[in-house]
Amino acid sequence: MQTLTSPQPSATGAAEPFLVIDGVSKVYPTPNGPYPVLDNISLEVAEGEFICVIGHSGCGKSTLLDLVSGFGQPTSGEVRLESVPIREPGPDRMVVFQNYSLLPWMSAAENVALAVNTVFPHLKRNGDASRIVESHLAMVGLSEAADKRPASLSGGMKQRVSIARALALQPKVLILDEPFGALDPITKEELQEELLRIWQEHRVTVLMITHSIDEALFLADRVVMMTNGPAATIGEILELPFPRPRQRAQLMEMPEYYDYRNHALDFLYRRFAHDDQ
Ligand SMILES: Nc1ncnc2c1ncn2[C@@H]1O[C@H](COP(=O)(O)OP(=O)(O)OP(=O)(O)O)[C@@H](O)[C@H]1O
Repeated sequence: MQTLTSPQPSATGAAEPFLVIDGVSKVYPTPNGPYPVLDNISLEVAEGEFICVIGHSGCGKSTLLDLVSGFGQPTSGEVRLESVPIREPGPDRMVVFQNYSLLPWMSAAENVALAVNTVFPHLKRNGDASRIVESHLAMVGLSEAADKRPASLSGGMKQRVSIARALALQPKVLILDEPFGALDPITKEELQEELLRIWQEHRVTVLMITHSIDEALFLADRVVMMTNGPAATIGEILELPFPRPRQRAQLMEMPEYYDYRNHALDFLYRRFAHDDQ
């Protein structure tokens, strides 16, 4: 895939891709001894790419993306963004969780403003922060609901606020941990379409966990399919050839769509079926 900026030279002088997950393993200490979750995972992601990560519950998807967000550190290996090793969380890698994580006593606009003012304190003085908040709420279609608190917003609206808040910080990487998992099917499809539109406009690099093969096939450039844990790794990567911009109805009419869908189903439910399936 074409990168949007020139790759930075790595320590060895070779061109380094935008985001590099370089041989990472993760072992959690537990009362029963060390628990190896991830085993020697490597992945290179181009700037502006949309990656979906799929795998059975508990295989280590969140653990893997925690290593990119910086919430977790690998036991061995390294994750690098633009050649810089990730050692801690930062506003260049924003995470949107399934549970929205909004402060309930603040309005939608205040939730976004808090993040903007914390990360860009200098913007508050000249009024630019308010403009950023307004434009990002407008981007997700929530201008009218800016003054509402989370309790008066639907699940889909709350997730829109979370996405607006994340993108208002102009991250290089947007990390989505099953963002639409709690939404009804119609709202889910609406938000998938909005996410694609926003991604296409912002060209932010997206790493998204999903349990839905159809969601992954609709959104992603590549689908990373993980094996079961313990010591999970990347079993296979599907490179999707579907043209963009994508229309769901058109996609559903493509015979290749079902080839990829069946391939992913076979991976998850036959080759790497859970013991209880
Ligand atoms: N801090 C921790 N200490 C010990 N074990 C952990 C810790 N965090 C996660 N685990 C274990 O690591 C494994 C992977 O967890 P993780 O949340 O990364 O999986 P997942 O694929 O994202 O799961 P799901 O799809 O259910 O969200 C699980 O067995 C989990 O119980």
